[in-house]
Amino acid sequence: MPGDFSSVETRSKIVTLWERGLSYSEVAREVGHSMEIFTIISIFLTICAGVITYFKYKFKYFVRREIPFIQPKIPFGTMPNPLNPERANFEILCEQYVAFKKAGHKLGGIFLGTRPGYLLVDPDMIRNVLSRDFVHFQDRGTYYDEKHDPLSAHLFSLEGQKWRNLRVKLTPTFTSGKMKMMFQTLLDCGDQMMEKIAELTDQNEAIDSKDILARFTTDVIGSCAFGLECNSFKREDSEFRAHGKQLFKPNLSRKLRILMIAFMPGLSKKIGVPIFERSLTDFYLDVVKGVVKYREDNSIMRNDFMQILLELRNGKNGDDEIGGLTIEEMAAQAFVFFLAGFETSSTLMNFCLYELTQNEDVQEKTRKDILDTLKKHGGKITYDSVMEMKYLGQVIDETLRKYPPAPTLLRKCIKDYKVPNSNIMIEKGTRIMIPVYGLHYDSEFYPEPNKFDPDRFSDENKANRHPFVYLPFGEGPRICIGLRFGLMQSRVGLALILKDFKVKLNPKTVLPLGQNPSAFLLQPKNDVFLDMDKL
Ligand code: HEM
Repeated sequence: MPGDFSSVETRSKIVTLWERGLSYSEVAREVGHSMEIFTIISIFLTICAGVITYFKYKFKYFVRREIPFIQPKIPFGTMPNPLNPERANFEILCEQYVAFKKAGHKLGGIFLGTRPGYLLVDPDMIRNVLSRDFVHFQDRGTYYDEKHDPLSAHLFSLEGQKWRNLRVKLTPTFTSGKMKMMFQTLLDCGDQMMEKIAELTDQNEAIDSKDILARFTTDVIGSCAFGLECNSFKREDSEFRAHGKQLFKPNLSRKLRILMIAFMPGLSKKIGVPIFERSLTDFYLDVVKGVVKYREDNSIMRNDFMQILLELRNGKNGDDEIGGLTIEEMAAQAFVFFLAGFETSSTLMNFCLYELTQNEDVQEKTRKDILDTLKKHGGKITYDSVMEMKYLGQVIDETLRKYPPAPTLLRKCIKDYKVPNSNIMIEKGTRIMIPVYGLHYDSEFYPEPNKFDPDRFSDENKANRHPFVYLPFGEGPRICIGLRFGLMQSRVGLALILKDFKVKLNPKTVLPLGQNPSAFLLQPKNDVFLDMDKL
């Protein structure tokens, strides 16, 4: 304690100070000061010891249950440092998948910070979690906060009955009939992309592949989900493109918020920590409010997602356990369609074009498939013609194998679950991770996994593989709701480019492409630049 004169050290220090001629108050201040520092250091060391003991206790979770696990480290467990990751999380999970598999385990323990989780290895076990025993694993466990951050309460994050009700209501949005209705919008956006490509090739400029493709998907989803013409090609400073880019470029403050959410989800919800910056969410909320008002005031109907959301808002679609959607709930769904829809599909097309530059024979075969199919349809790109392009479909499937935009699937156990044929009990609240990337690169299922080989997806080869070792869209009742739409827009984008242009890699591209370790989705570290030669 400051001012405690009973210890020998303090008394001898006082004597020394006196001898140096310091006054009473100066001596007292000196002694008090050093004691304060001592006290602070003691408290600090006690807290550190407490924290270390807490981590050590938590990290014994799997030891207590005699379940194999990856050795965790303080403070992030078996995950990389989210503020400055050297490697992407999915790459680490892939290594852990290999390690568990080699040791003959069907699943193994990992730690998300101090929280224990299971990494699934066995495809049958994956099928159980995603599909057969789904009632135990219905939620993803991703953070959302309806009260303070209404846009976070979307289909991807919602849980329990709320998710079920909304999923049932939104499913009819993505039928092939609805896709066909939106097809013309897609073609219009495609025409603008082709005009831009023609302009750049006329000027002999290298094409920033991801940028062009992301403008195309921004226009498509912006138009279908928000009912707006985003004009990403005509206006370099398109607000939709700029905000879309920002969504996928986390700054330090977002990373810190995500860290806080990961470690203290309860407190974060209580004090209202948002994932995305308020300015970003306000932008999308305002857009939806504006569009709804405009359509209602002018009695406008369009063939798009927004129209379906409007019908849900007015309670037209159903028996209504959740009632009609509020404007915030509508905005959250439009937002997630945009968030989940534009980056995934443009990333897929970007990787696909890159692979086609590296495999010219595959590029030629894909073009032949496109041109032959178009010939049968009077040269027209229609819903039916693009869906008929079989080899193009295989090329897309193989791209999604090598580069699954969402390389890890997440589930949360919501009801204690006994793993069949074992004495492992997965407790309610435990997180489950499915290493999609690890499965897609497992040579047992995909020999020579680094080779780009669309023949892996011939009908025969597909039928001979376990259905749960290919999961680019997830599986089970929580499978990607936009699967058809994502595939449709990717087929259109690729068919438009490949029917008219031969694509080659521009030397500006830095190889190997690498992986961006801090990206939310699987993304290359380096940009892909293309030369396109008119055919
Ligand atoms: C190539 C394109 C796409 C890929 C690779 C992709 C991938 C995925 C994956 C892996 C999931 C998680 C599935 C699971 O946990 O089992 C998912 C969920 C979801 N996706 Fe997609 N997606 C794509 C396009 C789209 C599009 C275009 C939309 C909307 C227009 C969309 C909307 C959603 C939504 C709302 C969910 C959450 C579904 C739920 O929890 O009920 N996705 N997507």
